[in-house]
Amino acid sequence: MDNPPPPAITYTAAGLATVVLILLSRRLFGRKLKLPPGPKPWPIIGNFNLIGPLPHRSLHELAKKYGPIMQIKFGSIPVVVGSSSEVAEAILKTHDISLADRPKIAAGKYTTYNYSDITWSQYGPYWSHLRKFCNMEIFSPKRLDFYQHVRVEELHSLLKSLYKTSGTPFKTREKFSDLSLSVISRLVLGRNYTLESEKGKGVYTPHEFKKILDELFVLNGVLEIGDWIPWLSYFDLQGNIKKMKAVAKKVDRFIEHELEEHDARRNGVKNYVAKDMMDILLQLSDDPSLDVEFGRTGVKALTLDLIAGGTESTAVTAEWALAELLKKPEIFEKATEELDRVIGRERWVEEKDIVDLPYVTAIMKETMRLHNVSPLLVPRVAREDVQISGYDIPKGTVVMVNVWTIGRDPKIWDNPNEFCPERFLGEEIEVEGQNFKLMPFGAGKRICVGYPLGLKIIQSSVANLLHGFNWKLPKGMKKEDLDMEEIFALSTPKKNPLVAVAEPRLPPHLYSV
Ligand code: HEM
Repeated sequence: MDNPPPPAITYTAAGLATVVLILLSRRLFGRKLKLPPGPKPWPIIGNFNLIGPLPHRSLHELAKKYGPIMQIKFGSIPVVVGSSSEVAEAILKTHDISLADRPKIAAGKYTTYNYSDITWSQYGPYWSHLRKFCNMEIFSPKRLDFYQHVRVEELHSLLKSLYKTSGTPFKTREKFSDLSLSVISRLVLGRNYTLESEKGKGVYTPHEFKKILDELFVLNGVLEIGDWIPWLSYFDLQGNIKKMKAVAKKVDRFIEHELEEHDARRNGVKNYVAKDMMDILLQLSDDPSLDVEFGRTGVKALTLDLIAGGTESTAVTAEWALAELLKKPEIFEKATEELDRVIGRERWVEEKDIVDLPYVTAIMKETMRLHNVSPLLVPRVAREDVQISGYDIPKGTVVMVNVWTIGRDPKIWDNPNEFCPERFLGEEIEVEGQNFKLMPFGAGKRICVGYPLGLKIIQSSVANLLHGFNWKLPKGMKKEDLDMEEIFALSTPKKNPLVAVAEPRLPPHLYSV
């Protein structure tokens, strides 16, 4: 057998490459790079040994040692993590455009049509066109007003179905995600995908469809080794790529079926008037005057973004809010006192009432402070060299903001680990990305595109859940037994789903609306 070539050759080549890189970067910056502090990386794995199943918590611990801007390595890729509101502002505002790309991770490739959606596409004309379209056609104030009746109808149908559970324990998130999925599927596809009566019209039952979405969310949040140690991606050691391809196939079957139905409806009809967002997207993809090619793949990817982005985040936030309140029943009392005083017991809360409910609004903010659905936001990539707090961040570096740490920063929040809505009363801290202490939707160019809708659903649903029901834990369970552990996925839900009991507190005729 031939002897393998002496490793020295490889080392020499690698050494040479490193020297060239260092020289090049010195030339670019005209001096030696000053990288943010951080733990010494191991060969191949970098600092993966320091990252547990809840990466935001591991990075939180590391930030205590290395400070509000640190650099670690995920495999061979440098990752800069900002963990203070000042560094977050530098990343998401001062250097927003320079840091607006996304990493090309496997989930984006396999589950979102090769990075054709908004979330994983690179900053540039295609992405900006999709966002502009969403802002003008889907989430504009006019469009949101136009579709208010859909949100109201679906919320009332949730309240009605909770009334039927009266006194029986149920898994809250399942019910809440029905609300967001029904609103989103009616807006995007023109049909309520959660109704059993719709069975047979789509390719999956509502139950199957929700299972597919759950899988998609988990796979979009996993720490896939091949993303960070690229030569390992071929081996698919965790089996994630196989699962991503399988779920993508199922999703495509679903969207393709919807597209065919929409095509059939439009075909041959002169001056067809769009009935839902998929219709609007199809019209856009036919438009020859667009300078960006959108195509059928773009329609599919954006449809998926809207369904996936809109479903879990609102349901997860509502579940966390209830879990926190079940631990602190005195907050329920204050909230219902406000609701009875402002709304009374003879009607439901309407979207326009939210401005008059400061305490309920404070509950929302406090929930989002402690339970951000994306504790590290969505990672960004430097499109050019930048400097933050005197440290160099070379082009190609992955950049993350740990909003989980910022939400618990004792320099910003008194008793940061305590759930205390009162801290927001009389304070002008909004959640729409202007304040770098509280960023449940992110901030800057990449801020959540669906936040105007997400905020409306979450505010009116939580307000009405508190207005319409007394919430209790199942018989025999004490508030001390309620765990607050999370899992890391695309959203960050409770590890053990919250099971609760809802007892109606308004006159019975209201639940039959
Ligand atoms: C409570 C509700 C919601 C929360 C808390 C939430 C949170 C977030 C966060 C934290 C990001 C990452 C922002 C960043 O990287 O800086 C994001 C991005 C995104 N969200 Fe949401 N979201 C919600 C609702 C929605 C809804 C209703 C939709 C669509 C129907 C949506 C679609 C998206 C999309 C497409 C992106 C990617 C934006 C981009 O990369 O340009 N989200 N969301």
